[in-house]
Amino acid sequence: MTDTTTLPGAVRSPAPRITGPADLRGLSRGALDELARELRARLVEAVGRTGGHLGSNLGVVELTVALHRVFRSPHDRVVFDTGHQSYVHKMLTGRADGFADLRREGGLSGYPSRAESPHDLVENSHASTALSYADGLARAARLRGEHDRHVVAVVGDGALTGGMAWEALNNLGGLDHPVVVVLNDNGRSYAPTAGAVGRHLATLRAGGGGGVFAAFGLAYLGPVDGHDVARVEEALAAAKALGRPVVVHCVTEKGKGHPPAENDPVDHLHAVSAPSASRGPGWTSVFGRHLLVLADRHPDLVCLTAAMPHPTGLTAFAEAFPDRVLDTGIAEQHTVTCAAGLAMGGLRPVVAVYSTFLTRAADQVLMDVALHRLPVTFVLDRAGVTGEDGPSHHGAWDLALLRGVPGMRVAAPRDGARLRELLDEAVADDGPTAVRFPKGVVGADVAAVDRLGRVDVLHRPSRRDVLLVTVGGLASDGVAAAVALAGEGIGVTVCDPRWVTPVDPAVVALAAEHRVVVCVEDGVRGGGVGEAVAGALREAGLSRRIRVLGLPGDFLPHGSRADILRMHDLDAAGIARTVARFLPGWTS
Ligand SMILES: Cc1ncc(C[n+]2csc(CCOP(=O)(O)OP(=O)(O)O)c2C)c(N)n1
Ligand SMILES: CC(=O)[C@@H](O)[C@H](O)COP(=O)(O)O
Ligand SMILES: [Mg+2]
Repeated sequence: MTDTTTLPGAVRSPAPRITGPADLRGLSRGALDELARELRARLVEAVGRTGGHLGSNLGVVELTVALHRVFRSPHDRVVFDTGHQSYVHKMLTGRADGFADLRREGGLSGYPSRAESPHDLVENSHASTALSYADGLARAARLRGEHDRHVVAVVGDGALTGGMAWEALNNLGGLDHPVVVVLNDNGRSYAPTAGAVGRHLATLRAGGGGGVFAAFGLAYLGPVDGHDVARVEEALAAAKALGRPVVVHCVTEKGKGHPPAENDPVDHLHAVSAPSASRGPGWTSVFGRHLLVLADRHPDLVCLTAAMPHPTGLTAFAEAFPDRVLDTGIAEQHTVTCAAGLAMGGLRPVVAVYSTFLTRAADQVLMDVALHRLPVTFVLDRAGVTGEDGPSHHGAWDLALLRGVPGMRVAAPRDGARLRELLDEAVADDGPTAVRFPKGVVGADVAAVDRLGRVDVLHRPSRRDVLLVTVGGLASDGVAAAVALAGEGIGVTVCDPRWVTPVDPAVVALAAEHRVVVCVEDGVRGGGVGEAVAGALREAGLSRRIRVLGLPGDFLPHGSRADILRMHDLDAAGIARTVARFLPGWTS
């Protein structure tokens, strides 16, 4: 074993070939320091090209090296909470070469992936789950007589603000199975970690003993300098020997070793975009700007976020109205029911959340907001295919989830003008509403040629062969498809319901004028808008063939949003192909 470190495919100084954790165990202190430098250089270089989670991974370099020197993955189970900080783990488990294609179609996932490695267990990128997995894994090892198998959960301070983490701690306390909780405490989610958890950890960092963890019956080791491999190794080895649940409190810095990240005031470069990412006004910025208009119009309007004020567009609102915004931590269930309380108290809450994270608060939406018919507006960013973040980040289920919520009205704006218009209508509504829009740049406004009730007609040829119902931002592709089909003699009327569920009677009236109906939505086909339209036609006694174009009821891998939409015929060409094939007796 040479006494220097080379990651496979390295373009920098030589280093040992790290093909797996075993290669770490013979390294000297000097070689470990060089390896840490090499890992950081690779993170900055690779993530700078592909985009991804930079700050979080820079903060766990030494912690991950130490972890893989003390524990024997994959025999010992290592779970990363949220998983966005698993790049170093991937580099140390033989995948350093793959970072050229990180988060690209067919390339490395930005989260653990069971298909990539036996070292990877949890693929879900939703926070605060690791301790629950660890509880289950430890009990399974015990029941299976696997007494030499250790379970390690790497949990961020932000993830510890999620309710699930405390449900798990309630079960881990008093357990006599070997569970090592590596608390990666960098004091931040995106922003500094909100609430009592953040404050409590600050006292522990100052040397305040085991605190709540000890009170719950877990052993506590720390605080430990999370950037000192030797110190972390020492603590992990002691924790491993304890044989019962123990928290190793590692104090780290998000973005460590890369000044642009260390000094970034917003979120220490938590996630960075690829240089190739499209530029231009995004949906989020249109929302964030219009929120200021709404704030003046509705003095009772307040905003809530689950630890994501900046990514969800609340920054300007929070600066202008600091006492009208609440960052609950990564606690969507609490966020939603707190919003219900705010509404019961006479205010008008706007809950700004990524579509994919709303599923965590499904019961709260249904039984705390809708049951009481409260005026809460859910603004669902990253709805539909998100792209590079992969299967647990696509906002594919919000339309299907909300369609079944009694009294919930769901809007899907097709462009910036409609986003502003629909936000106005949603916030003015005295019942629960949701406004959903995708990730990325918002396209040019798509003008209507007519409006029937609340439904916009975007294209209306003389022939009435097909009614094409487009949901949200897919409208422009729908119009492009209709124009292309006109050239083949097919008359396609395009309508944008704006309020997509419940189904507007004007959609049924339009369907009655056409031979067939096609519905296009950036969400799962089953149970979404298309199904709602089919049900509305049936209830109206209108027998029309209907084809629903949407996402398959499956977990979609990572890739670019445009590529994934194209793959599922949700671009103009795919829509045109689908419509032409669906028209009875038509052979193009
Ligand atoms: C349920 C849920 N809500 C929100 C997010 C978005 N999110 C991803 S990472 C993150 C911050 C995590 O902070 P922490 O656990 O401290 O990890 P760090 O990035 O600091 O290492 C958030 C809010 C998520 N992944 N899951
Ligand atoms: C891990 C996590 O959930 C977030 O960091 C998410 O990856 C950010 O997504 P955007 O980059 O679309 O804001
Ligand atoms: Mg953190």
